[in-house]
Amino acid sequence: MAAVSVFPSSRELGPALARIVAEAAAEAAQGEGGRFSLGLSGGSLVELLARELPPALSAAPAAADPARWLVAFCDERLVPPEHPESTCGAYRAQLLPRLPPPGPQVLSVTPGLGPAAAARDYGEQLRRAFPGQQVPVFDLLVLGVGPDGHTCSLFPGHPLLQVSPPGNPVTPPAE
Ligand SMILES: O=C(O)[C@H](O)[C@@H](O)[C@H](O)[C@H](O)COP(=O)(O)O
Repeated sequence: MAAVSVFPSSRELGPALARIVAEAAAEAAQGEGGRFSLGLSGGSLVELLARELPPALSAAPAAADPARWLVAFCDERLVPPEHPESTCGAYRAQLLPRLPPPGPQVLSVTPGLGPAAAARDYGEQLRRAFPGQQVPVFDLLVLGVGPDGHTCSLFPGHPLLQVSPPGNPVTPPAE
């Protein structure tokens, strides 16, 4: 059953969320391969994790070591990493330097490609990172939600929601 926790503000949410990430990392490290795959949203989450995750990791078991992490971004834009809208760039500037070296493996959009080539390239990176999985299954996704319910840059009612990868047509639910 899903558990829902509500916090009065990001001040209370931050440490609890960072603990959840550290615990999930330690647990995943016990599994096959010992890797922890983590998908992150941008927005206000970047600053929150940059503040709260390093201390939570200091208090966590050694298994939570970020050197065993694979980090990817759930709402990336097709912009260079130095662009203010780049989720990867924001994490590279704010969180990654605060993690113990060498830090996680990071999956990111290859700068300089057009949309179709960037999508193909990123799909290839995912296939290499998750061999044998048709749809990559991350150990943990930490997603922000906008006021209109959008997440992962998927906006309610937007035509892009009807687009699916080749071989996976969008079909209405059975019921
Ligand atoms: O492209 C997106 O879908 C957004 O970046 C999304 O991932 C973000 O998490 C929410 O918009 C909440 O943003 P805030 O945390 O800044 O409120």
